[in-house]
Amino acid sequence: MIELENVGYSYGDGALLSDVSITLSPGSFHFLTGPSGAGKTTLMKLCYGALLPSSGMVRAFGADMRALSRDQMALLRRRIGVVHQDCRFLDHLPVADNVALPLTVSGRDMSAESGNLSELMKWVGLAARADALPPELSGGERQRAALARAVIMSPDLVLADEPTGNVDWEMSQRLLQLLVELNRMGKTVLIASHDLGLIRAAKSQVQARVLRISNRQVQLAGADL
Ligand SMILES: Nc1ncnc2c1ncn2[C@@H]1O[C@H](COP(=O)(O)OP(=O)(O)OP(=O)(O)O)[C@@H](O)[C@H]1O
Repeated sequence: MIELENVGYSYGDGALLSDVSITLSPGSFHFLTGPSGAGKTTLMKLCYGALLPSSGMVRAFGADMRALSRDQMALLRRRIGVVHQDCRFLDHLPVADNVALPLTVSGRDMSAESGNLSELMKWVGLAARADALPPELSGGERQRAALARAVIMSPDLVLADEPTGNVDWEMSQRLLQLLVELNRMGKTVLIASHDLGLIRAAKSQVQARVLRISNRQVQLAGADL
């Protein structure tokens, strides 16, 4: 589904990632961990084409990302749902409209999609908050709205960057549960997190692999994590 082959990345002054080779197979569940600043967000951006590698190759759904036209990249991105670390809502739009934004932008018939939208709002437990504005939401509500928006186009792959940052343990378990459910529906999931408690909790629910960034490289962590 996503393959990184000997990928290197630099923002300009020295390599941040070097010789990274990983594969996210269809239906897999991965965590990406490592210290702050190690390059987790950067690696995620490489997975969805927001950044192109400085060296090596990123293949998404069989296509070399560098060889894609703008339109092809846009089509490919619809197959990838991203939960950004900072959620990024349009604060003047109600939550349901923010969640529906990928549908609106891609020109879908909203009257045909309204059933899906309300199902999704229910699934993340935000049906009663549909008309609220993003600044009125709690941290956990924001993260659940961001997850709903990431999956509204039914992507094959879900990338979640610190989806449980700034929420308590109970809410992080709830968010984890939603991500596990998505994986059980067949979606490939990659979660960037430095929350080892969350990773351990996930391992009792799903066959999760843990990738760790250290010294510019990415390695599969052992079972001892
Ligand atoms: N656009 C950018 N231009 C220059 N440097 C950047 C840019 N984005 C990130 N960096 C730097 O690259 C390094 C890795 O950043 P990144 O956000 O990928 O790390 P991270 O592991 O996700 O960190 P955190 O856990 O704190 O979110 C950091 O030193 C950061 O300052």
